[in-house]
Amino acid sequence: MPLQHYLKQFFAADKKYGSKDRKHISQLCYCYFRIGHALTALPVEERMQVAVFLCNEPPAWNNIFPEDWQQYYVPDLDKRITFIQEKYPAFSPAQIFPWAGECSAGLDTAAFTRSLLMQPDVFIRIRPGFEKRVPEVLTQNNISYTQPYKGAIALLPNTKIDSLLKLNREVVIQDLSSQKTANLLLHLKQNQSVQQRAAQQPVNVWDCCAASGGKSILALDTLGKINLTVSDVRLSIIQNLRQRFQEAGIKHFRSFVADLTKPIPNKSSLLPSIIICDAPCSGSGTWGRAPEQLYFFTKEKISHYANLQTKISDAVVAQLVSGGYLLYITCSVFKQENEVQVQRIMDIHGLTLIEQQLITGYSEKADTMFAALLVK
Ligand SMILES: C[S@@+](CC[C@H](N)C(=O)[O-])C[C@H]1O[C@@H](n2cnc3c(N)ncnc32)[C@H](O)[C@@H]1O
Repeated sequence: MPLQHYLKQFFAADKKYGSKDRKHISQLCYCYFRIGHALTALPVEERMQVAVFLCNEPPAWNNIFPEDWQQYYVPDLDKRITFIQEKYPAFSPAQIFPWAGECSAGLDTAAFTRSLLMQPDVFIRIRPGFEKRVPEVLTQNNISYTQPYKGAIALLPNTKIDSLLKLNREVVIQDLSSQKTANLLLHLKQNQSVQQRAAQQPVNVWDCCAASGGKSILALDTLGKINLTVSDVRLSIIQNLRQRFQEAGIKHFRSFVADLTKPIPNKSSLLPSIIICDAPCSGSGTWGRAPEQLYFFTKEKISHYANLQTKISDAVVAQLVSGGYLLYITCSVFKQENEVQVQRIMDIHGLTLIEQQLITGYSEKADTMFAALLVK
């Protein structure tokens, strides 16, 4: 169960905690998990003290530290790390995330590990037509924000915007790295043959692991007129997607439920020219948001996800029309889930790689993702 939901249930079951208690207890738990696999043998309170020291800049938790710690409770994270290393010779930052050898090419594991100690920003994507209105509304309401890229807005965690802007219609909450996968979709927009086909009739796009439709809405906003089909493994997921699409003003799409590790129903009518496969994965690129997953993760799980991804990609690539495109995406930092899958798709199914990228969000307080565009 995600920690966020667990804490909600915990506080609902015992009403004695006021809002400050809830905030502080939540922060302590998140810090505890953020230091991942480091110092796991320490008693809980002591480990939590180390975690709070590393994960927060002063003066947030000044009062809980003994005097000798307070002198070293400084904004510079390197200095705080050195202090903890001196206190606990068994500690090294590499223990926080102990799978550096499993990572995709291009990942700076030291920078990625440091990013796990901090809560990422919240990002929104401005939908077409609202580029002027959204920054105006935020400014008028004194919301602090930055605009790292055209159409992308970074907000501090816990900023409330749902009463100011129409979620899904005017903006979507979408991580910055997720937004950047649109760059590969843009490649398709510029591609002559896709454009020509679109001029005659919209291209068939199948978002085969759609969840609540984040990538589908991105595809519609990026590519314009498309013939969209969405699917996911459970009906409840598709129902949530329908609700979100209604809010987003998206009326024309087809949807079905499919477990892609099993034979696909009604496949003859699909004929996709573009498949978006945002595959189920370890989620390791998003552990800054859900550090409890880092804490409970074991290396064996990488193979579990890689096997699932292999089955899903085998099933969907078989449906892709000749000359069609596969956009393969994960929010994982592990090569087995990323470039190894892409290489396999090329070797087994004969697709050609156009471009693959590790989108390293850790330098921008965002998630890390992997995206590859292949042609059949
Ligand atoms: C990373 S999420 C997709 C996120 C989504 N594209 C978005 O942008 O919000 C992966 C999705 O794959 C779905 N999934 C997991 N196992 C599956 C399977 N065997 N067949 C089809 N979909 C599956 C999950 O339910 C989940 O919604």
